[in-house]
Amino acid sequence: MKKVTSIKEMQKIIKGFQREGKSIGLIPTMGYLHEGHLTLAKKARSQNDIVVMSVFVNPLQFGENEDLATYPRNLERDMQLAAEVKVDYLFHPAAEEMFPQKQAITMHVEERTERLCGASRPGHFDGVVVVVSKLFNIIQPERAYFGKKDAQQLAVIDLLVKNLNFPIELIAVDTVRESDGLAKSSRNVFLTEIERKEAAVLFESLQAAEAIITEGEKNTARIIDVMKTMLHEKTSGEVDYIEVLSYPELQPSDEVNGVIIIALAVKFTKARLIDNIIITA
Ligand SMILES: Nc1ncnc2c1ncn2[C@@H]1O[C@H](COP(=O)(O)OP(=O)(O)OP(=O)(O)O)[C@@H](O)[C@H]1O
Ligand SMILES: CC(C)(CO)[C@@H](O)C(=O)[O-]
Ligand code: BAL
Repeated sequence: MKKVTSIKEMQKIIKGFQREGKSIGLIPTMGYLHEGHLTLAKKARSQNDIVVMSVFVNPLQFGENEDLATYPRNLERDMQLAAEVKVDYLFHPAAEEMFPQKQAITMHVEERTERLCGASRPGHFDGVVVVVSKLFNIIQPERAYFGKKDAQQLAVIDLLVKNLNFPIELIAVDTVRESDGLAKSSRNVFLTEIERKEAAVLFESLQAAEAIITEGEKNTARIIDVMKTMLHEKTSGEVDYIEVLSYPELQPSDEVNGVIIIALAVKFTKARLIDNIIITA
């Protein structure tokens, strides 16, 4: 596996593969790799001639009081793990390489961002679509791989691809979980021992919501109440949001019907965790 830090060099390499008619798969990440990222990479490996993984902690998608400075990083370990799943290129530009001057062009996503992380992290998805557009332009992949753990991100990038006509197939990959159900996330490393044990209730509350919907509950407020009670009883974390919305449109409704997302965000001492399930009600 080769590490590339220069955009120009990456573009030259990509051009060469395009001339040879090779298909390219891209896995955009912020690094500190875990089994979730590696599952995306394995899927990409099985579907493409060339696999590129980007590791870039994008400053544009962090709010002023968020964890940009402390976001976990370990490039040596990332390179080892990416090589093990046969990634061909690890694209790791410095922030100054991606954004050499103040970004003169901004993007704003009008739909699918009013709720969930779009509401609690204002400007987050505007920053995500800028960096993802840059990565799509540099790597020009045939396929790009994203995790369903970040389901709102997936819905927004789906809009990006359709609205800006990127000739890219989005591949959505199921959330990879720890044995107690906690979604794997780079930020899990910030949980205290007690918080880590409590954090299993995030997925348990999603499963409880699914169970009562399967038994016939349709009322959105009652579903949210059940989850809220469980989370209050079983964790010291502060609930940021619990929402039940249509997917991928992310619209609220008093009664659940059709394809829905049940999503939550919980703030622990040093980590804000998100999780969701997408089901048909
Ligand atoms: N548990 C997981 N299962 C499947 N995909 C995942 C999982 N965790 C992250 N991904 C996906 O990996 C890609 C890169 O995500 P990112 O580097 O932000 O990792 P992360 O673990 O989500 O970190 P964070 O702590 O920021 O939530 C995204 O498409 C994301 O949805
Ligand atoms: C897609 C992404 C790499 C853009 O910075 C990031 O939001 C992430 O890791 O999910
Ligand atoms: N995977 C989400 C990236 C972020 O939290 O900024």
